[in-house]
Order: sequence, then C-alpha cells, then structure tokens
Amino acid sequence: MEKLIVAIGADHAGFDYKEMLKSHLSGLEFKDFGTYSADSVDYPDFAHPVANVVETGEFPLGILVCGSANGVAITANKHHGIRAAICWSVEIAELARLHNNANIVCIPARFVSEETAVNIVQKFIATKFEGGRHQNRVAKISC
Ligand SMILES: O=C(CO)[C@H](O)[C@H](O)[C@H](O)COP(=O)(O)O
Repeated sequence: MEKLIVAIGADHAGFDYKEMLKSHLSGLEFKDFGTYSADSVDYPDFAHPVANVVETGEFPLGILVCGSANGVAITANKHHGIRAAICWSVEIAELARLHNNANIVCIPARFVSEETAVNIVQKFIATKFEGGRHQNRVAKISC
C-alpha cells in the first residue's frame, strides 16, 4: 500500500515531539515544514506553510505541534477550508475526524505524553469523516 504523506510542522515547543512523531509513525511519510531545532521561533511561521499545503489539496492532512496547540490551531484556522482541531486525547482525535472532518491535528506537546501524541496521530489518520448529519454542519462552518 502506498504511504500516506502528511505535512508536519512545529514551533520550538513542539520540535522534540515532531521529531519523535516522525520516527515512531511507521506507515506514514512526512514532509517536514520545520522548525528544525529547539531554538525559539514564532509558531505562525510554521503553521501557515502546513495550512497552505492542506488548503491547496497538495496534502490531505496535516500535523501541527506547539506548547498548548492554541497558537498553531488559531493560525491554521485562518485558512479557508482548514479545520484544525486541538486534540489532547485519542477520543477527541477520533471525534475531530468523525464529526468535524478535521484536516489538521494540533497537539499540545507540553500537556500530553509522547505515547498519547503518537496514539492521537494514529487515530486521527486512521479515522474517516462520518458524513450524514455532520455533513451540513461542516458545510456551514465556512463563511
Ligand atoms: O502558541 C502557543 C500558545 O498559544 C504555544 O504554546 C507556544 O508554543 C508557546 O507560546 C511558546 O512559549 P515560549 O514561552 O516562547 O516557549
């Protein structure tokens, strides 16, 4: 089976988790949009590039990591067609796909364990949008 290529990015607070996710998630390939060290940076510089390539359809899904996940989620959600969900548990990640058709998972590296972060991403990638009653709701998000 062809490997799914996912866009991934982080600020300095998410850098270690980004590297860990890349090495722990077999079956996925990543295009890494940075940051590339733990030096302090500004999260929009990495959230916008990931959101851009998901917005254009070049990548089906994205992963963003920062300290709380708020900064990257707020930034990514400025993009048309982006539904970036802050996920702190596997159940939330599953619901973000099933009900919200989220296309970027935002992980709060300072508030979840590495193991939970891996499980969140695996569930997010593996879960499909449920459609049905959620279809109209998701369609109404865009303004
Ligand atoms: O954007 C954030 C909060 O909304 C992220 O959590 C950042 O990673 C965080 O603000 C970085 O904080 P730092 O004190 O500059 O390391």
